[in-house]
Amino acid sequence: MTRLMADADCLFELPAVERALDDMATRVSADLSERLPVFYCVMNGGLITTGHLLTRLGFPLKVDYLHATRYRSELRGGELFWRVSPEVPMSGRHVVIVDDILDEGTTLAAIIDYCRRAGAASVSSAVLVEKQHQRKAVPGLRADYCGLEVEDRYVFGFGMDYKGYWRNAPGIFAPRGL
Ligand SMILES: O=P(O)(O)OC[C@H]1O[C@H](OP(=O)(O)OP(=O)(O)O)[C@H](O)[C@@H]1O
Ligand SMILES: Nc1nc2[nH]cnc2c(=O)[nH]1
Repeated sequence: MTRLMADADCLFELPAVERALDDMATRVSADLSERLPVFYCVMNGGLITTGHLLTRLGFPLKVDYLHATRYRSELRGGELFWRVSPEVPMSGRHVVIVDDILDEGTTLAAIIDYCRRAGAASVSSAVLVEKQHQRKAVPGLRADYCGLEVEDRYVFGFGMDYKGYWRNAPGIFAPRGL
């Protein structure tokens, strides 16, 4: 794993990630600062993006988390498995789902569906990274607030893992050759 990191391609260094988060925060604030929104972090990957995004927001909000996973340390996604459902009620609230990456979008689409069924007044999504390809679960699916676009490679860092490791990597990386 040490070698993997040393050999990895850096797609975005930390300053670029910070700028993307600043920009996301500006857009989220413009839309939601008067709405007492509730932010739901999608664990595990969304942890770091949620922390960095929320500390840039200067208005009252609530935070909760949910845990839905379909990769589980694998490089290919499987069936979505809900490990933890959210606790803070969504009914009548302006909900923002925060995650690290929108790849095929199966995870985000299922979570948005869950929030709508739970009676959220509005549901929006914020992801640090969107992967560019034509395999979206729902054609044309995009996050409402996206920080960076990445090419169609398996990426890690800033919350995203490589086989369970390197969520702590300070930037966005791709293993060489993958
Ligand atoms: O757009 P998709 O193809 O559905 O993939 C995106 C999801 O995959 C990752 O989660 P993962 O299932 O790996 O769980 P984790 O957050 O615990 O790493 C990531 O954090 C997103 O939630
Ligand atoms: N770490 C990581 N998780 C993902 N989940 C969906 N796509 C990816 C990816 O490229 N990297």
